[in-house]
Amino acid sequence: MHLHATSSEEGKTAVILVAGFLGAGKTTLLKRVLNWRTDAAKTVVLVNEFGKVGIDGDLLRTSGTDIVELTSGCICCTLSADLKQSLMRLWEDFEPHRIFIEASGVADPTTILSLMKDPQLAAMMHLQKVVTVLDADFWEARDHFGPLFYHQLEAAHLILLNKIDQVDPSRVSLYLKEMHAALPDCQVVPTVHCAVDAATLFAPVEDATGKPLATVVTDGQLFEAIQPGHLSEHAPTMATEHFSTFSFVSSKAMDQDRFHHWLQTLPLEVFRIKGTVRHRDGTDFINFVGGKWDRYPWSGEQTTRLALIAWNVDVDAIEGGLRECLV
Ligand SMILES: Nc1nc2c(ncn2[C@@H]2O[C@H](COP(=O)(O)OP(=O)(O)OP(=O)(O)O)[C@@H](O)[C@H]2O)c(=O)[nH]1
Repeated sequence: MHLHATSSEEGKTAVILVAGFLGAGKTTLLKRVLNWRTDAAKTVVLVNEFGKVGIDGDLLRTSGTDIVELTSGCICCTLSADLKQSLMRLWEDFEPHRIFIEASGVADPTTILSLMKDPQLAAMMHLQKVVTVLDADFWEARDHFGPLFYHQLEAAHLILLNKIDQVDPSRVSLYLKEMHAALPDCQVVPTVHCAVDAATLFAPVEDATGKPLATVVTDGQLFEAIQPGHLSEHAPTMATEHFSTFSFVSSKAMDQDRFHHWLQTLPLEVFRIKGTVRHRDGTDFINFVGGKWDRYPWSGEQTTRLALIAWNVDVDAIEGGLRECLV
């Protein structure tokens, strides 16, 4: 399939798929883009969260852009029919010029790209670009990541090598060289907080021959320790066997010190936590990715509402630990 614009694509809604592993910075990118006033008009964002508690929608909604959320599953598998219906519905409701799809961090873009070839969808919209956000810290560990991780990179036309502020500068140029060698058709832009410019983000895919949407499937081993191939076998396997996504909701306040201690002593398998934490003096939004976290004051609903993603953990114990932080 060729991606450079053809006359048959003129007048159709342009779709940009934003992919990337858990916590890489997809929402950060979208928040940035939706602040570009010129682009906000006639733009709709479709956000997919693997867990039941939709968090990203709340973060993006402040931009004034129309946001559609798909939660409790992954659009690359259990929710792929929903994705098609949602895309068709939002095309009819909003007549957007552009749709951003924020895939869940565990979504395989190759299946979403196949869906985009559906004749009904293809009559309304065309895939303009796949943008994958990559946490620079993860490049070096790439061989421990599985097919999903590679698919997210290989499907990309543009990769934002993000969070370079957390990596030794001397490593960044090495990573860029390695990435250019491994992914020669792909544009790679190093970023902090996904600070890419509009010209780069929206630049046409220039390869005159067109880049295949999905290329070679490599044999990376991310998650093999967790369950071989499970991510390509879709969410039910993950959810029911080793991969857990769960939420914690409470209107009671948390003790800040206890919660801080709880975060610091979490097992490594608790990879991603995001949402709001109510404490005695207010509420914070917390973003935890692979042992690192940040927080900022939250002026929205004053409650604790967390989405968590973990592997091989005793969910009851994790939830019990959170309950002990309540006052
Ligand atoms: N230090 C640093 N933090 C960043 C950067 N980009 C994003 N973050 C932080 O990384 C965390 C996760 O960012 P998100 O944008 O929520 O990541 P995501 O890919 O949308 O996450 P999921 O949808 O849960 O997979 C947030 O705390 C961001 O502020 C960066 O360049 N440097």
